[in-house]
Amino acid sequence: MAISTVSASLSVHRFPAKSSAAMASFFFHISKTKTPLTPLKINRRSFSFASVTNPTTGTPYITRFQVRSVAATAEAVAGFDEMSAGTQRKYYMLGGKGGVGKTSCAASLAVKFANHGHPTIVVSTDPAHSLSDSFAQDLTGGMLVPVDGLDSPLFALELNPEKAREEFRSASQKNGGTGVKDFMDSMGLGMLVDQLGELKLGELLDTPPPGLDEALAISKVMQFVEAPEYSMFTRIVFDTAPTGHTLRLLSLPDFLDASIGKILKLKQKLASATSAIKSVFGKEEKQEDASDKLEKLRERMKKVRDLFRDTDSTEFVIVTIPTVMAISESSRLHSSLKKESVPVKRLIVNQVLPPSASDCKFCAMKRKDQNRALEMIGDDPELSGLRLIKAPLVDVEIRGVPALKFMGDMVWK
Ligand SMILES: Nc1ncnc2c1ncn2[C@@H]1O[C@H](COP(=O)(O)OP(=O)(O)OP(=O)(O)O)[C@@H](O)[C@H]1O
Repeated sequence: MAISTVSASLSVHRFPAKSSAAMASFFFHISKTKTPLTPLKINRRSFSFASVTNPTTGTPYITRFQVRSVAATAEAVAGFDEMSAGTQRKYYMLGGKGGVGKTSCAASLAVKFANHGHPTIVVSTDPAHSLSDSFAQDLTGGMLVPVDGLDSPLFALELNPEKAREEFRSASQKNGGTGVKDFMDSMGLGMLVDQLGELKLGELLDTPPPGLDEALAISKVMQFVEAPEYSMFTRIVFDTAPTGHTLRLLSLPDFLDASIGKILKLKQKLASATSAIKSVFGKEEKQEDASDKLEKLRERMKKVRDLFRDTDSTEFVIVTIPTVMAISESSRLHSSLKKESVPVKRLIVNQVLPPSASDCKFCAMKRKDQNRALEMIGDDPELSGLRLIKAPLVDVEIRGVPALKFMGDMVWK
């Protein structure tokens, strides 16, 4: 897709106050500008936001996106209206145990944002991707794909974590991995080799720590959404990897930051050691390029860490199911997220049995179990303070935009 002549402008329309809440509507216009923007490749199809048609169905997108903003009291802050209010960009990360419904919740939230006028991107950084299945559309190309069947722009992306890891490997190996080690060995700089040992870099490269893939994937997303061409996207929803990965991801940026910092320091020492060394660095330009790459990687990691902790723009939503095991894990997850200063406000308990007048024996047992797990939430110091969202177990597979819209209307109120 090429976005070559488009920019976004914003105008605000105030509505009379309704009861206690002041209502405002923001109309988001996509208008032509004389300033050309870099063409973007989005799923190899040509797309202009000025013409605003869905490239797959040929149906026009609405060109005025309405975003409802509610000036709410503190207790009302946690509903969907609050999530949808304003045109400042917000990031939502949905995480929890494997198979609890993270992808369905993330995809349904993205659909709801888009239907409320937010140009939205939904990204999967879960190595076990199911976003394509959820949207019933192939999203595996590593590029943004317009989601079919919506009147507002919603783009989806499944990132290939393997690819991101390979990029890291090649950048690191050039900069501080075997390349530097061999070089230092050959120069007899034993004391620096000792220092290298401390970095455990070989270990890092051979068996990348869990969370690295996802941190790299998220940093990749950050890289492109920060480009001016993407400034129109006001909501970015992440379908994250299961709990363990997320937690490791949070401590990873600090670890990488320290390791990469040490590598770069070592390189500086080496570069200035002797003129002989400098002459060996004959390919100085190439070395510097590689150092730049590693330095950029470090900056990207810092951005991921900062993004996760930014209370103004980011919220981590915990998704769970009503079983004792899942609730216990969610409690531990929230405790860890708190320690890492990651903002959490909501807990989705998915797949709750809907009310029924005539339970079979199996359903009655199941309901009893679920009620016990749900009661745990109220007594849990980690979870009781969160806004509890119960999402019913439905009898159809949640697949495709109409099903996701249906789910979104049940979950995100
Ligand atoms: N409320 C629900 N009612 C019925 N089925 C549901 C519900 N929520 C999710 N599902 C189904 O459960 C399955 C797993 O959901 P989903 O892929 O969203 O979970 P996940 O947590 O992202 O899994 P993974 O960790 O494997 O990526 C899917 O088949 C989905 O359609």
